[in-house]
Amino acid sequence: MRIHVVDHPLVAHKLSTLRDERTDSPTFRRLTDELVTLLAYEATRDVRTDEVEITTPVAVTTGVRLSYPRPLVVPILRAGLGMLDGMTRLLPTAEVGFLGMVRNEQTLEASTYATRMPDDLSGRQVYVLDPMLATGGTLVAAIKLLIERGATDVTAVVLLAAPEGVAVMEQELAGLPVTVVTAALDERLNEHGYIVPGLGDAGDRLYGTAG
Ligand SMILES: O=P(O)(O)OC[C@H]1O[C@H](OP(=O)(O)OP(=O)(O)O)[C@H](O)[C@@H]1O
Ligand SMILES: O=c1cc[nH]c(=O)[nH]1
Ligand SMILES: [Mg+2]
Repeated sequence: MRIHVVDHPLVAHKLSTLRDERTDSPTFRRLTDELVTLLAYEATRDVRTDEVEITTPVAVTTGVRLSYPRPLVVPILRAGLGMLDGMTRLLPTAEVGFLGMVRNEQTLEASTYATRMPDDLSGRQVYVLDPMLATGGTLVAAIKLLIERGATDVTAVVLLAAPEGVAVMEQELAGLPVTVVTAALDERLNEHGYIVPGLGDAGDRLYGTAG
C-alpha cells in the first residue's frame, strides 16, 4: 500500500480552519469541498489515459483522454458525501457508486447498511472518499469489497489519517493495489477511537447533526 501525504501550504491552511471547533457547518462543507479538489489533483496522478490524435487550429498533435471505462468514485456515506462534488469537479465523467457504512461507537467495528454500485468492477480504477481514516476498519472493509468485485486499482482520498489506521490498512491490504492520499497524518487515536488532534466527528460537523 502506498501513502501520500499532500504537503502544500493551501492544504495546511484550509485544514487548520477545518479543524477549528468554531468553524460552522456551511464553512466546514465549503472547506471540505476545496480541500478535496486539491487532494484530487494529487490522487489522480495515475488516472488512466489513452493517447489521441487531435487537430488544433494550427497543427495535428497527440493529446490524451481519460480511458474507458471511466474511473468509479465511491463516497462512503455519510461523511464521504461531503467530498463528492470536490472530486467530480476534476473528474466530471466519472461514474459514481455509493457505500453506506457506520462505525459502532462502542466496539469501533464498521458495518455496511447500503451498497449501490456495479457488481462487476473487473479492471476498474476506483477512488474511495471518506474524510477520516481512524481505526481503518471502515476503509479496509470498503476496499476489500471493491477488490472482491474486481477493482484493480483503488485510491482512498481522506482528509485525516491516524497512524494506527494506516498500520491496520498496511497489514490487512498487504500486496493489494491500494493508495491512500491524505491531507495530514495525525498523531494518534484517543480512547474513543477519535483522531488526535483531528477535527471531531466529520459527519456531524458537515451536516450539523449527531449520529
Ligand atoms: O477508520 P474507522 O475507525 O472505521 O472510522 C472512520 C469512519 O468513521 C466515520 O464515519 P461514521 O461511522 O461516524 O459515520 P457517518 O459518516 O455517518 O458519521 C468516518 O466518516 C469514517 O467512515
Ligand atoms: O476522529 C474521528 C474518527 C472517526 N470518525 C470521525 O468522524 N472522526
Ligand atoms: Mg460520524
